[in-house]
Amino acid sequence: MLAIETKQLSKSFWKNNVVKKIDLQVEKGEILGFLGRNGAGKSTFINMLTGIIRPTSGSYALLGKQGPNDAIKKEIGVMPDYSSLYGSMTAIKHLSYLAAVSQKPVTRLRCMEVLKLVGLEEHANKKAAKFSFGMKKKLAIAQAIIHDPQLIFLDEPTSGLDAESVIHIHHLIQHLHEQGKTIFMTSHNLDEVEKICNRIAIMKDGKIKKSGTMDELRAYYQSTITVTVRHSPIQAADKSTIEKWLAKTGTQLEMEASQFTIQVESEQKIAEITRALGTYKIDIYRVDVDEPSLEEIFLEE
Ligand SMILES: Nc1ncnc2c1ncn2[C@@H]1O[C@H](COP(=O)(O)OP(=O)(O)OP(=O)(O)O)[C@@H](O)[C@H]1O
Repeated sequence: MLAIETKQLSKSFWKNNVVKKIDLQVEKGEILGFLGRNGAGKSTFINMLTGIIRPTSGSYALLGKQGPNDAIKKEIGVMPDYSSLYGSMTAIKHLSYLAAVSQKPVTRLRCMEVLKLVGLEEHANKKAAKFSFGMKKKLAIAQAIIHDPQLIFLDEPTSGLDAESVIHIHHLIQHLHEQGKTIFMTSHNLDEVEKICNRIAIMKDGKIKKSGTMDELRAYYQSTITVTVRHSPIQAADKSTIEKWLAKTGTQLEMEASQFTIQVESEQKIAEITRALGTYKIDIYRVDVDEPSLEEIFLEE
């Protein structure tokens, strides 16, 4: 089942076409990383899905229901802008208030459970005005998940957090994923997206330039994998045959006495190489793989 499906979804502000006929599908249970440079149109796209602004044209469905639709609101969690928190309200009050607005009232126990999930359990009764930036951010994440929604939109969930909090939030996202929730998250941290997202969509100038898994993106951008293999000595009689075979299997081959480096186009080739060395009774001590990062792929766009 699709958690999100947009068809030709578009938004213009006056004559400025900010989101241009986007067709995007997100499967239920996926963590989608939504990337794009500043001004690419990400927030505008998300704001249409979360019902904050109306599309100029096109359509979208969330969890199988056409939007905008009040009935799906309770199944959707949106991380509010941290600046929209009420200074005089405690953390726990924020959560019970927001859950009531989402038409899914929650118990105090549930509020405490969620505050624990985001690492704020010790600050449940503290007013938001006394919160640091990172604490506000965590409270905003708590607000997105308090009513146990199926589809969760997280806008830059970890930006500005300290390293320990980032790890904590990554675990939380993984935990939500294991519960079968769909997560649509934006981030400017490409390492983070590469690490925790199942699929990635790259937006540029109001269009989705490419979407897919990391492997699909690598294949699309025809990026190669650099492999370094450390091995036992090669028999002098086999050396030339092996070298010729490797040169056909990949590119940029550099051979030394006990290791070689080669560029290959897929993981399958790595398996072929290790199998082939085995037939010559060569032991493999170590295989180091250097794949292009999402950052390198992103910068190609
Ligand atoms: N309400 C609005 N009225 C007019 N123009 C707008 C409005 N909202 C967004 N825009 C314009 O749409 C473009 C895309 O903005 P948007 O905030 O969607 O980008 P973004 O990808 O989320 O950027 P960032 O990563 O900086 O948050 C920008 O040029 C912005 O000025």
